[in-house]
Amino acid sequence: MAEPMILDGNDVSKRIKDKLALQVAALEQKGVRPCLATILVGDDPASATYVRMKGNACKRLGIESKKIELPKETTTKELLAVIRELNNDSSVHGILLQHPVPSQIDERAAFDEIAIEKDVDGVTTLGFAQNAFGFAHYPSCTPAAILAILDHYQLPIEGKHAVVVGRSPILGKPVSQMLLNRNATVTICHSRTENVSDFVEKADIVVAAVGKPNFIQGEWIKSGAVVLDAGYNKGNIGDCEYDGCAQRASAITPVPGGVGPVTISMLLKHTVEAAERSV
Ligand SMILES: Nc1nc(=O)c2c([nH]1)NC[C@@H]1CN(c3ccc(C(=O)N[C@@H](CCC(=O)O)C(=O)O)cc3)C=[N+]21
Repeated sequence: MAEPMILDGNDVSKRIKDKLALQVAALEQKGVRPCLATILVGDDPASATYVRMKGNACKRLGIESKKIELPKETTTKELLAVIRELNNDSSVHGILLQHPVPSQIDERAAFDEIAIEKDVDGVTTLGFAQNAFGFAHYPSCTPAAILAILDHYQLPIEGKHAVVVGRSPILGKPVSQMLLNRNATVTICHSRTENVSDFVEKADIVVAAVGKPNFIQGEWIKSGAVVLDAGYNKGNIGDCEYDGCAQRASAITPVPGGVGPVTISMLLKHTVEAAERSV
């Protein structure tokens, strides 16, 4: 097999941000500065790093970032109160609650407290349902990034067999729905699936959203398949065994430099769009 096309997330991300800079400038003319509130509960260092990256990306584009850090003992009730306050703050256009939250918190209740017009991360039940129907303003960011990469490289989706490995509420499930809405035939594999490789072997498009380093083996990949690795394991290791998968794939996202940077750009894009809708 020839060398695969490397799907360059840094490049896709840069193009998205270049467009956004113009939108931010236009908003400034109207006296509006987009603002994203990020909420980090607890002191998980990896989560803190991601939230910091999101804040920095905002600043570079002229988007305000309002950082809220809460102690790891925070109760659901306290977190809901913080979210409600942000919902009522007209200077805030988007709210991101970093997942995962400590186990004593009802994460679903917290996500669902976010006002739909500020749910730029696509985590609410309503946002999820809108995404399933195909008319969400703000689909969740990693799924949106995966679709943006496929579209940027004009990789066909319609009629293709997409196998999504993982079914989490902000990644595997919503990306499955988005691929289905684009007329892919979608198979979802998960932790209880017997013989995951039997399914991956049939895939034209593989989306890895498992959270296990190097889980998807090169031998599982059908020759010419497109591989999107949304894994973000410790040490910047993806869910796909890269070298093996790259030998068979026609196109593949690296980790780092693939889905991750585009995820952040999607968050910025949704925040700018939320600010635009607020005027
Ligand atoms: N409510 C919520 N929404 C999220 O979107 C969300 C979340 N919670 N929790 C955690 C995951 C993870 N995530 C990443 C975003 C960017 C990179 C990223 O840009 N990674 C760089 C490398 C990062 C580095 O250099 O350390 C890359 O892949 O090139 C990775 C992971 C968003 N998440």
